[in-house]
Amino acid sequence: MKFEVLTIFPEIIECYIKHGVLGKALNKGIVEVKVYNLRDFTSDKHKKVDDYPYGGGAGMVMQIEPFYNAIMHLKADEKPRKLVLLSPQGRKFTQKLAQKFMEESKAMVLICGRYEGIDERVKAFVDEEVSIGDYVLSGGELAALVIIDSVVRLIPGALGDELSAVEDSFMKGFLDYPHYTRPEDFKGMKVPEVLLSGDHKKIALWRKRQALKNTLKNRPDLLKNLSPEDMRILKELC
Ligand SMILES: N#Cc1c(-c2ccc3ccn(Cc4ccccn4)c3c2)n[nH]c1N
Repeated sequence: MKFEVLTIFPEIIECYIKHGVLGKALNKGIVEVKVYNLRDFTSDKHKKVDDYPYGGGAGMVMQIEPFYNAIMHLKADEKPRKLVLLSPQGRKFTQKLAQKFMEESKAMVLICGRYEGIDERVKAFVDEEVSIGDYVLSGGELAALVIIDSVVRLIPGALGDELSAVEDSFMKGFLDYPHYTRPEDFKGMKVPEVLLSGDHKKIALWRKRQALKNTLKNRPDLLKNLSPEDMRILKELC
């Protein structure tokens, strides 16, 4: 899968993608990430990318021309790609949308603005407008990295098998269970006995109860379409 990122801060993307799961996926050739500096698609000597908003108001707005020139440059190879604009006004990004992107797109262009946003006319050239959450960031780059990271984790072969279950439980509609590792006793804080028991059935049930308990406490909105068994466990918790 190929990601092309348009930004005025390429170093934000370039620094992050070298590490962790993404770094490994890049080295395996499962993923390719190309970053384009929007300033390279300007036509003035100062490489200007923003201007004052029509109608007045605080802050600056990013001009359409660099985005247009960059998008036309990418489209010149006539290969299919999904163009995604990161924006506070976008549709909510979820694990389900990450799965959809992974399944449907061989290449994605992630368009990152800054300042108070970008000229509305850029949206005529994109396929999706996406937001990663109900809070205001300073630009689209962190959101682009969230999307790249979550989509790459879903690509077969990108993760070791032991990690893929994490996304699976989330997809089933509840949060993850608690994790513990050595030492067994840290300043009197002990690992739950059941995890030391070796009884895999008991451990699985404990983990499911804990996952449902955490979900009930922090994200009750996720508790939909539970299996009858999960519903039974949940009722015990209430
Ligand atoms: N995805 C996502 C985002 C963003 C986001 C994305 C792109 C830009 C380009 C500029 N800004 C700053 C800004 C500040 C104030 C009002 C408008 N825009 C962005 C913010 N904020 N929160 C999210 N979940």
